[in-house]
Parts: sequence; C-alpha cells; structure tokens
Amino acid sequence: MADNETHGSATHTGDAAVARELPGDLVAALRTAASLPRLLVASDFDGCISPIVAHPADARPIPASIDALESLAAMTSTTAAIISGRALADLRELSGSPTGVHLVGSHGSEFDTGFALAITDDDTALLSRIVDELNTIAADYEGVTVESKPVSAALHVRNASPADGQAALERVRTGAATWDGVQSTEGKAVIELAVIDTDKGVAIHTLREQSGADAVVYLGDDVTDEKAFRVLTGNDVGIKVGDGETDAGYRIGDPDDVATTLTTIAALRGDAIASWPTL
Ligand SMILES: O=P(O)(O)OC[C@H]1O[C@H](O[C@H]2O[C@H](CO)[C@@H](O)[C@H](O)[C@H]2O)[C@H](O)[C@@H](O)[C@@H]1O
Repeated sequence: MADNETHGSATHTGDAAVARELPGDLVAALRTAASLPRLLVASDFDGCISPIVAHPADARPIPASIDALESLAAMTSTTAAIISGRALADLRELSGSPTGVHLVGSHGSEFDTGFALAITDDDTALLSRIVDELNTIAADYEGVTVESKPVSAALHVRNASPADGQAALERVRTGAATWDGVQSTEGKAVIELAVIDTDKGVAIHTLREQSGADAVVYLGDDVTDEKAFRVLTGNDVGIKVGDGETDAGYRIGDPDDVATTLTTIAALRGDAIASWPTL
C-alpha cells in the first residue's frame, strides 16, 4: 500500500525540466519501466487527466497531460491509452481524441472495436429500467442528475445538498442496485449501475497483450481504478491520485501531478530510446 510521503525530487530527467516534485521512489520506478523494450502508459480520465468539476460535460483535460500522452504514443515500442468510466463517444470528444492514443470507455469495456462483452436484449431492457428508476429518484432532489451511457447509468449527487445527495444514493443502493444482473459501483459523488461486468483490469490485460508491454504504468484516482492496480505486477507502476485506500504502489496528489508524471515518463522514455544502440 502506498503512503503519502514524498521522497526526494525529480527536477530533471535528462534535459527535460519537470514542473513539480515527484516522490523519488516513484521516479526510480518510472525510470526502470521506461528503460524496458516495450512500454504501456495508461491513465484514467476524470480526476487524473481532467480535474474534477461540478458538471461532467464541463470536464477538460490538462493540455500537458495530453501532450505527454501524444509524445509517448509517437515513440517506438511505446503505447499510450486513456481508460475511462465515460462512454467512449464522450471520452473521444472531451479528450480531443489525442493522436495515436488508445481510448477505452465504459470502465474498460468499450473499445474502438466494440464492447468486450456482448450486450443482449435483456441487458438493454434492464438498462432502460435502470434509467427510468434513476430519473424518478433524481426528480425528487434538486441538483441530482442522471448520466446515461451505453451499458450503465450514473446518478450524480455532486450538486445536491449533502442530505439530499445521501438520500438519493441510499434509494439507489437499496433499490435498483440490488436488482438481478445489476453491477453497482460508487465513485466520486456518484453511484453507477451497469448491466455488464466492467473491469479496468481486463482492459489493462487486453492492452498489455496487444502491445506486448514489458511494463505498464497506470494512473487512477477512483474506486474502479483499483481493479487496474490489482493486475499490475513485476516492473509495472501503479499510481494512485489523491486520497483513499489503494492497492497502487505509489501515490501523487492531483491532476497537476499527473501532468508532471506523464511528462516525466515521456522524458525518461525518450532518453532511454535515445540510448539504445542503432542496428
Ligand atoms: O474513469 P473516469 O475517467 O475517472 O470516469 C469516472 C466518472 O467520471 C465522471 O464523473 C466524475 O467526474 C465528473 C467531472 O469532473 C464529476 O462531476 C463527477 O462528480 C465525478 O463522479 C463521469 O461523469 C462518469 O461517467 C465516469 O464514470
């Protein structure tokens, strides 16, 4: 389990300046991962690449994070990805579809090629019931909203009073969340009900297989990211962003630290590749 201490600093990686200090042990782990033949760097979107905001549609990525992912994606033997709880269409729009960066939506189940699992007519009917139920609950509380996605629906309470938010969440927990076939996950001021298993760990596994990565670097800030952290192994580097229990090996503070981390990995990877003998 990670702690909150920072150790040392990484003001330079090769010739590349770094905006913020990172824990020294994290920089060492990133350097090792960056030196391996094939590297996969993946990050969550909301709360990592994009700061948390009041309304989901207003989320915007930090440009330095997108630049770093695009730089990584352009490097030889290097794969970059964003794995998000967003619907893939929203993720494409909000992220700006960075060049060369793989986008995976719906908490790791929605790839460019379609869903990891087949969606049946029963799933579609169940999702429709869920959306109806969440809309009924949301209508009873000011500031509670519903986000409808291809295989799930989310009830957001960030803009409700604490009492209303808790009451709305509790109605979902004790109601639709208990229905047969419903997968319930709670995140940041949100409860989400899905009709298929969603698993960012499976998405990491798929991308690792496709890219042949010798090491994976993954950054995440929320509950669904823990499934990704739990599949990391060996020289992989799991980085929890912000507070909360985690199985990640390292911790940083906020999305600005994510930008620094991604910029650092890109610099370290560039340095490593430049040092490889030319054939
Ligand atoms: O896996 P992620 O990329 O982190 O997506 C998780 C959820 O993010 C969004 O909700 C969260 O961010 C919103 C914008 O900052 C915030 O208003 C909300 O309170 C957060 O829960 C998104 O709306 C969800 O669909 C994602 O599942």
